[in-house]
Amino acid sequence: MNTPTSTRMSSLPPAGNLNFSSFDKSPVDTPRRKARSSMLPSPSSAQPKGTSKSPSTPRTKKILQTSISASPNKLKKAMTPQRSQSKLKPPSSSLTPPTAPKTPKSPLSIDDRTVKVDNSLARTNSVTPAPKKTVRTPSDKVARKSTGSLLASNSFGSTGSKRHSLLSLSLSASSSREYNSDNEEAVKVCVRIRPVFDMTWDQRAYTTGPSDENIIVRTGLNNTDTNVYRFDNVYDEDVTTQHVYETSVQDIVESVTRQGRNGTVFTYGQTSTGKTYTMHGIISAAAKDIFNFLADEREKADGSSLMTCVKVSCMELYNEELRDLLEISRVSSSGLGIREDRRGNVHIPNLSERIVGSVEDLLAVLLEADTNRTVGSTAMNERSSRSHTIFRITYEKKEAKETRRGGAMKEQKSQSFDTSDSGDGVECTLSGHLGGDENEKITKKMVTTVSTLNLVDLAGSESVKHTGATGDRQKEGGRINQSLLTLSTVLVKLGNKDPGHINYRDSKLTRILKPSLSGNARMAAICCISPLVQFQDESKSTLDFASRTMLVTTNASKNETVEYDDEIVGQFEQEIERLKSETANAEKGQRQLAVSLQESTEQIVCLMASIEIEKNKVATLEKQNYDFMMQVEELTLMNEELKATEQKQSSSGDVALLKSMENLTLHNEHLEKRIQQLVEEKAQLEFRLMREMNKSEKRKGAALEKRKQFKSKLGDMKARLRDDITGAVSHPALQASTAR
Ligand SMILES: Nc1ncnc2c1ncn2[C@@H]1O[C@H](COP(=O)(O)OP(=O)(O)OP(=O)(O)O)[C@@H](O)[C@H]1O
Repeated sequence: MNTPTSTRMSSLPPAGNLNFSSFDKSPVDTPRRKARSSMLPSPSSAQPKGTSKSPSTPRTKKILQTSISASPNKLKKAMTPQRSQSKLKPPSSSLTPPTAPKTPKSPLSIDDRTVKVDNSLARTNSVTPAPKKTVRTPSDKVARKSTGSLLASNSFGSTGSKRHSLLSLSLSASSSREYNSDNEEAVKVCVRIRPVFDMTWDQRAYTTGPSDENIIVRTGLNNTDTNVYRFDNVYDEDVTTQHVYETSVQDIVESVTRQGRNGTVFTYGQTSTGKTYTMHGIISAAAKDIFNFLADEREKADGSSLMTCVKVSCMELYNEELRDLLEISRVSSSGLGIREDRRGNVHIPNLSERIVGSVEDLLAVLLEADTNRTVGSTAMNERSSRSHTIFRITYEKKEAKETRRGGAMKEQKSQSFDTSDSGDGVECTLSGHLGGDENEKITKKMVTTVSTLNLVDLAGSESVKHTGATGDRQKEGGRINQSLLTLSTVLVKLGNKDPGHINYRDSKLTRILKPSLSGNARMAAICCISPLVQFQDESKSTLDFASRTMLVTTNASKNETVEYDDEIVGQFEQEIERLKSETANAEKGQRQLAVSLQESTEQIVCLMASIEIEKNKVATLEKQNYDFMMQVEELTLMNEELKATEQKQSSSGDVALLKSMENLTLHNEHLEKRIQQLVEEKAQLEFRLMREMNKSEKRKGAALEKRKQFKSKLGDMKARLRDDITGAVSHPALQASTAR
């Protein structure tokens, strides 16, 4: 067995000194809230009683741009309220609403804060409050199922309109899954932004609005770009847990108690973003609702035919080891086992269950479990949960019913039923008279409903960069991240149209949550983020997880079993029930057809109206065209008139001037002609010159040739002459004469 290295509630004050004030309906008095309080209506005046909207969900945002250098200790200070270290406060003695928690200490004095706030208010952006959320129609559902995709735009203004978002969403809705049955619905996903208590940490990357479903993420250089994510609900820093409960969880709790369907709510997010804080508030609010409902049911049943029982269990998954937080001493070396039956139900053998009879009982069990939970200190959170915790509330109801036949059917309270497995908190009383005539057939049956509400506080995803974790704590962080990754992978698959095989066995977390994830539970995911810029990456990862979860649908059925006194009658009853439900389905189909007929009629009417509008537009255009043509005609006439006037004017102009101009033009033409002639003459002359030059060149060449020939002849003659002289000189006769 892994020995937890973490401390167990070491920082908690003794249980007796604790109270549940942290689950207060009143908003937490954060410095930001204080800063705004001067310009906001007081919670009581702002919110009419009975509405579900938070009394204080101001849409006014303050954006300060401060340069911050992060250090783990500073981060911890920023994220931790300066008050009691306890996450969990014990139940108050009565059921009166808890009181507001104390304002966390701020390092600034009130005056300092006021000055800071005044500065920031100068830059406050006011955003128009969102229209109140309306009931979601099936088409809305389909559209919203596509919102896993990110909407990007460049400015706050352009993303500000809900209409714009809806349009973009419906355009990308093609990947969404259709709802196949009545109970099929998407997992409800909301995002809660935790408050920051240190005013020096005020560089925020997120704003909400303008509608309750939008969260605007600023990114890019100087945070100029904005991405809009859209969820079922987005809760700003000053929204109370009670409001989160009422708007995102309450209806799931109601279907656990009223309809016998299972419910699962989980908190997800980076470490220290308020998951445990939120989950404790939700458990407290759910407990109140469950016991209020019980009280009403008992009153209605008049103490006669109803047996109810509320049981709780709590387990934690630490380092892939499952532990019973209500029987911590009984844990075996390998932790609790997980068994799955043939119908896919998951059982945890030996997990202890406590029957609780009141809100106080339930909260005392929660406190006990929280005391036993594995926590450890990190740079981000002094009491960081190192495990995933599943707090399970099981609601059991046995109701004896009678069906009378002999005319109209009606149900009455029973005379008796088995009380053998009743325990604390179970009520069982005999009803009075069973009236009716002798022909009446009475069928007695026992309807048992067992539904569970799983409240899952997941351990926080963490980055070592921020937590500064080392050694065992770092290993714990690694395992936490690993199991969260498996959960995310399963959710991605579940969100696919054709999910194929899903391996829930990859982690114990997904094995335990399998019945809920695979469909038999209404589900809500509360994803917690920090608004601070330095946790932008972690928050983005949480928002991406939330977007993926939006695509998952579940189909929670009623967990009801019916036992009849008489087996044969029971079989008939079941057959009647089956036929009734078939008839109801057929009727429903008819109703849906009628609705779609009505819708298409309305669409035709709309189309005809738009055709009429288009016709009017065409008529207007035709009229404009006619007017235009008339104007053109008028202008043409005016133009012709103008030309005629000009002609008249030119005919009565200066004749002499025209004459001289004419002369000048003639003279000019004459000159041009002369220039032309001269150019031509020049060209002829040049040509002749060239010809003459060629001729003289030729003559020169011939003369030179002749001269050469003469020279050569002369040379020959000279040579011959010399030979002749030489011959004559050497002639014997001359020689003889000379000698003489
Ligand atoms: N909305 C809130 N209002 C007031 N205080 C809050 C709020 N959210 C969180 N806190 C405080 O911030 C601290 C951290 O919150 P919490 O322990 O719930 O975070 P966590 O997400 O469960 O963290 P981890 O994953 O580490 O367990 C607690 O002291 C808690 O009281």
